[in-house]
Amino acid sequence: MLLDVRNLTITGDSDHGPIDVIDRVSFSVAEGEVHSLVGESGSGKSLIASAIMGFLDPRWTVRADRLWFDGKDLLSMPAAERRRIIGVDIAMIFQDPRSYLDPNDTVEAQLGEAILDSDLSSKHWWSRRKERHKKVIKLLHRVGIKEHQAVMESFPFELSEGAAQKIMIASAIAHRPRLLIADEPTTAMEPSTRQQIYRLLGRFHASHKMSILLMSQDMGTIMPESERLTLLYSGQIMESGPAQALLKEPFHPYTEALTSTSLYQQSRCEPKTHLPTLTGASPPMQHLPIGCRLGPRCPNARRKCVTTPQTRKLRSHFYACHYPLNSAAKVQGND
Ligand SMILES: Nc1ncnc2c1ncn2[C@@H]1O[C@H](COP(=O)(O)OP(=O)(O)OP(=O)(O)O)[C@@H](O)[C@H]1O
Repeated sequence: MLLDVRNLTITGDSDHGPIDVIDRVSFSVAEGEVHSLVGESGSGKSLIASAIMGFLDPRWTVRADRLWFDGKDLLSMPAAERRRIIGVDIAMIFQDPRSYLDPNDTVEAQLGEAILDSDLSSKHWWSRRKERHKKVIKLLHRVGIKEHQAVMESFPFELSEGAAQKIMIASAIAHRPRLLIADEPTTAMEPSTRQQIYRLLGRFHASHKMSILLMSQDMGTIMPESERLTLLYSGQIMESGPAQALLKEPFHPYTEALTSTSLYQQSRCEPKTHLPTLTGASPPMQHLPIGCRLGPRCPNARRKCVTTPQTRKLRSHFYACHYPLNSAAKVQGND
């Protein structure tokens, strides 16, 4: 496994004492795989991404049985080695690219910085400068920007949101990372821009075998290349498995609700079909329910749901529910 996360727990402070906002989350990303982590706003996707990247500020406590990248433990390795892995092998793109690009530097300066010295073959500084300039142009072409001159001279605030996201992707792929973490990279984008960005990521995934961990708020905005899906609710994993199987036959009521309400599914339904939706909103960190955190919103919840369900495995499909939907899972779930 390229990324192996086992029982990741992220604890924050509240007026009522410490709270495990992320509660024993496990998932993995294989080499060359696209894995989508789907959960409503506030489910903890950004906290998980930041914990992997080592970006969380010290008021959060991160514990895990495993937080491994390529067999190496990110939590216990020396800071310098972690920085090297984050700088070279793992890259991240964010929801609002303009706020992560440096407002005071041109695109050329920022992309030039993203190119590693070790990727330049020229010896002298003047020829290295030329080589870097050529590499920036090549990077822009690779992310589909043909008008390279105008864009290179631009500052981030002069770019459209789609163009800014392409620059962020160009910067992330400059040193060919093995894993790209994409935290809701197309939220708030027009559907046509979203498709362009996903096509771009899909191309890099296919041509460089780059693994992608994509964070998304709903099933309607996951990459079509997603091989595995993990459903996260209020810091707990509800279900995880091969995308096709999980979409066809979800075991968890949360997956069913998110799947049915996605635009993709709706477009395939007969008019006036009943869609299972979840009423209410996910709870704030200070008011997390005990047991299965979905309980208060779950259409299938019963008394037993105040205890946390064990994670069960059926083939390569994992789910945490006392009352799963699928008949094979039901047999297993009867504890
Ligand atoms: N800086 C912070 N201070 C206090 N609480 C925070 C902070 N960042 C996150 N949280 C809390 O942690 C929980 C998870 O938040 P997180 O931002 O990781 O969710 P998310 O799934 O990424 O949401 P979104 O899709 O809206 O970005 C939420 O309850 C949120 O209120």
